[in-house]
Amino acid sequence: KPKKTWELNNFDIGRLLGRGKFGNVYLAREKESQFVVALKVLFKRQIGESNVEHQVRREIEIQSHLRHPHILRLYAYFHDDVRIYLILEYAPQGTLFNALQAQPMKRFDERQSATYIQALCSALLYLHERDIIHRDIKPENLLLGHKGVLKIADFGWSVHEPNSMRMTLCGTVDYLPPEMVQGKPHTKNVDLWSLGVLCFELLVGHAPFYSKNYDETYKKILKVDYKLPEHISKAASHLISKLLVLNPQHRLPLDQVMVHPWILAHTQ
Ligand SMILES: Cc1cc(Nc2nc(/C=C/c3ccccc3)nc3cc(N4CCN(C)CC4)ccc23)n[nH]1
Repeated sequence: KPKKTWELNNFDIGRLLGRGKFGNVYLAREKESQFVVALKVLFKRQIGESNVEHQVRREIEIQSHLRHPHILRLYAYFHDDVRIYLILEYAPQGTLFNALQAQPMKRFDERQSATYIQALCSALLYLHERDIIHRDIKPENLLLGHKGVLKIADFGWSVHEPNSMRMTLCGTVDYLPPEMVQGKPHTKNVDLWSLGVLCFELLVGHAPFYSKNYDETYKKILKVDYKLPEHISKAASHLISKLLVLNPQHRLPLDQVMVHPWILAHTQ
């Protein structure tokens, strides 16, 4: 059957959820069905000025065909003269970035961290099977759905959390792998590095190469210079050490991350 075309007045618009680089994300409800969604509004002018039309088109094309429990759904999109509207799955528990900040010790325990890493790993396997890489996995781009289920929510353009202190002009550099810091072409193994950075940050509460400025951070990334606090288990530090590896080819492949003793020990 022909795809229904949508328009803005099919929706009641709710509160602002967050501010994006190319526009904002609002809570919204489809009037007939009362179905709650997130409506991402992108301004054509800004997209044109930043010369990313092709990227936006490609990301929408990819995202609309993905079906995975840990990847946020893009249900449909429409546009008017001025804006492009993305009708996205609504994740009711907010960003992993905010959930991390809300933790008493600003970090998660090993069970919760392993649960998030396992979910992310299965989403990345699904994406890599489809030759989709560099999903820019960092806490700001991960959402928590119903029952706190993790969802990769980014479409490749950076978003400015209302309160994330570590924004640079293109997003935090904490998650960049050495090959990208050196401007080399990146393969899907960049996601293995970012998975290691995220695993560290969930368990410790800050990124492994975090420094007062980019140059310091770049230096630490290129030297893989990080220290694990005492409270981290041996199994967790083993997994992190197998992902934060300079040579992209030597990073632990996703199917082996899935069955790593730390993951198996902390997920049912
Ligand atoms: C696309 C999408 C978002 C989304 N849900 C939410 N997004 C954002 C923040 C979103 C955002 C967007 C652009 C830039 C920065 C942040 N914040 C949210 C905050 C939420 N709450 C309710 C739960 N509280 C614990 C924390 C605040 C709930 C859903 C949120 N579902 N689908």
